[in-house]
Formats: sequence, structure tokens, C-alpha cells
Amino acid sequence: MINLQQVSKAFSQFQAIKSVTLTIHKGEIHGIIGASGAGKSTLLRLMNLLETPDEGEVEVNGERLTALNSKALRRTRKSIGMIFQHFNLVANKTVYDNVAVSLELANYPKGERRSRVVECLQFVGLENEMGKYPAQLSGGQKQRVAIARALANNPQVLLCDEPTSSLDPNTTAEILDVLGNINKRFGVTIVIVSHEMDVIKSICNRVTIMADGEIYDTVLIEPNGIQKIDNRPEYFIEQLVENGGLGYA
Ligand SMILES: Nc1ncnc2c1ncn2[C@@H]1O[C@H](COP(=O)(O)OP(=O)(O)OP(=O)(O)O)[C@@H](O)[C@H]1O
Repeated sequence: MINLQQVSKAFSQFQAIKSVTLTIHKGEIHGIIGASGAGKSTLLRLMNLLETPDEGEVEVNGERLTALNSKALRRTRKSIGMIFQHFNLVANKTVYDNVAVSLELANYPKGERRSRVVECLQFVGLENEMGKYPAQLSGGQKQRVAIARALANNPQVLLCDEPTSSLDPNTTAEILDVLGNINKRFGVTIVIVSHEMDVIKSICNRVTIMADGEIYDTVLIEPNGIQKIDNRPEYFIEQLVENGGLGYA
């Protein structure tokens, strides 16, 4: 579904991503974990070319994004939704309009927009909050609006950059539940960047461990198999192996 082939990205002299090759399979929930500064967000943003790679190829759903012109890239991006740690809602637009705007931008048929917005807000349980503004919502509700907005164009892939890092544990569980339902009901492939092992453990099928701009390893997660996490990836992998909760992917 997503193929990164020897992708590299530098910011000035700093090599943030170093020739990374990674495949995300269709229908999986794939975690990316690692210490702060390891390159997780940059890797995620390379998957929809929010960051342009200096070298290498990015392919999503059979289309080589790195070979597309900007018009074709805009079209293809409709099939890739994204949510963020700080929600990125438009403050002076209502819940309804925050979702509707993504349909407008994608030229979704005008006559079908209203029912699609309502459908997406119902899916995330916010159909009664459509007239509110982001400032009137809790963090969890804001993230639900962002999820509804990302869902509106029927994406095949949902990229999630620390989607629960601003939320308390209960709200985190609710949002992970929503993401799990999206994966199950609509078959959406999900990639989640997180530094929280509990998040990865509760929802992901496979996890890629990053360190210093490189992939340290990609492992399978099995239910209740992983108990500990440490910022040092070598320690992390030892814990994974010791707990026996993984198979090599
Ligand atoms: N736009 C940018 N300009 C300059 N440096 C950047 C930029 N984006 C990222 N970096 C640097 O690249 C490195 C990787 O950043 P990235 O945000 O991908 O890491 P991360 O693993 O997601 O970290 P965190 O968990 O702290 O968000 C960091 O050292 C960061 O400072």
C-alpha cells in the first residue's frame, strides 16, 4: 500500500532520514515509534509528500507520488487523510465547516456535501455539535472533528502524527477506538506515529522502530506481548524479545 524506497531527507546540513526503505501493507495499522528527534514525523510526512524527499521513491496505492506533477499529486492526496497532535482545526469555522471545507477543496459533488459531512460527524459521535467552534470543544472532540475531516473524502490511508499525545488516558482510549473502527469498517490502512508504547501496543499490528533517521527494526505485535518501553531502541528491542510478544515481520 505504501512503499518507501531508499528515501532520504535533510534539513540544511542535518540528515533527518537516511535512506529508509519501508513497506506498509494494505489494511494494517502500522506504528512508528522511537525517541524524540528520531525522524518519525518526518518519515510520516514523506508518505504524502508534505516533505519532499531529497532522494528515493514514495509509492502509495500503486502510484509513484515522487513522479507526479503538482496537479496529479493534489488529486492523489485525496486518498490520504492525515491527523495531527494539535488537531489543526480552523478556529473561526464551525465543526460542520471544518469538515465541509475538505470536501470543497476536493471538489466533492456539491449536492452530496451536506449528507457526507453529517455522515462523518455521526461516525465520530459529534452530530449534535455541528454548530460549535473548536474553542468550545474538548481535546477529544477536536480530534474527532479532525478525524471526520480526514474521513470525508473516503481515504484509503490515514496518517496519524501523535494523534493522542495531547489527550488524557480515557480520551486516548476513545480516539484509538475510533481509529480501530475506521480500519475495521472501511479497511483504511493506518499509520500512527507515537512515542507512547501503550498506544502502539493497543492498536497496531506491526511497529517500526526508528533511531537517528534510520529504521532500527520492524516487528509484529501480538496481544499483550509487550510490557516495557525505553527511549533507547536497543533496550526497547531487548524488551520486546524478552517478552516474547512479537514475531519478525
Ligand atoms: N522543518 C524542519 N527544519 C529543520 N529541522 C527539522 C525540520 N523538521 C524536522 N527537523 C529535525 O529533524 C529531526 C527529526 O524530526 P522529527 O520531527 O521527524 O522527529 P520525531 O521522531 O518525530 O521527534 P518528536 O517525537 O520529538 O516529534 C529533528 O532533529 C528535527 O529537529
